[in-house]
Amino acid sequence: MNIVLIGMRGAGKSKISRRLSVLTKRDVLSSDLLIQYDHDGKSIPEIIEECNGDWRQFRDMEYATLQKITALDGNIIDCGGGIIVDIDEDGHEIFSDRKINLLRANGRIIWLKGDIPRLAAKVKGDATRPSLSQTKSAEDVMYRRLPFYKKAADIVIDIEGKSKRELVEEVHKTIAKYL
Ligand SMILES: Nc1ncnc2c1ncn2[C@@H]1O[C@H](COP(=O)(O)OP(=O)(O)OP(=O)(O)O)[C@@H](O)[C@H]1O
Ligand SMILES: O=C(O)C1=C[C@@H](O)[C@@H](O)[C@H](O)C1
Ligand SMILES: [Mg+2]
Repeated sequence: MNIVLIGMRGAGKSKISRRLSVLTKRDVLSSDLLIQYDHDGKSIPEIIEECNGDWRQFRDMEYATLQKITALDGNIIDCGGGIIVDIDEDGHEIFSDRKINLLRANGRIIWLKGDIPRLAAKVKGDATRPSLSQTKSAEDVMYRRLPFYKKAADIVIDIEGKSKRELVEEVHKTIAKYL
């Protein structure tokens, strides 16, 4: 069984995964990092630039990466913020059945749920997180994604008002029965 962390940008998936790894003695597989590994260490913004800003290509890379990640068992999977989406013919984000089905097959999906205005403000202007839309604000993108996280999640953990230590303890307690 894998433990899968999903959530909006800046929710703390990568940070919490690393701390959980120490507590559970499990390894972390990060979809973002493995995509960078497959692209000779380029940053995510550089990879997006190479795709001429076409997020569909990035979503396909996530799918291909998850196929490899989910072939393994017993790990913590740190997902990119957009793992729950694919892009339709009109360029709109839609729920990604293919990626979530892969994650569900041998994993428990935990959604680190945060306050959208707070997270949008936090990630605004962070150059390591490329803009998702020319027309929509980060906040609008997050609101549109909200039902997708809800649909994907087996377990929801509210991150607001909790220190990193408290949050890690809560997630650790929650996943204990799957370890
Ligand atoms: N509970 C928390 N309280 C305070 N700061 C936090 C908490 N969780 C994470 N952070 C901080 O928020 C920042 C973003 O966290 P992190 O990079 O882990 O987000 P992420 O969910 O992996 O985002 P992305 O989807 O962009 O990969 C980090 O600087 C981290 O230290
Ligand atoms: O929210 C998103 O769509 C993204 C989040 C990051 O983790 C990266 O996967 C990338 O910047 C896309
Ligand atoms: Mg991350």
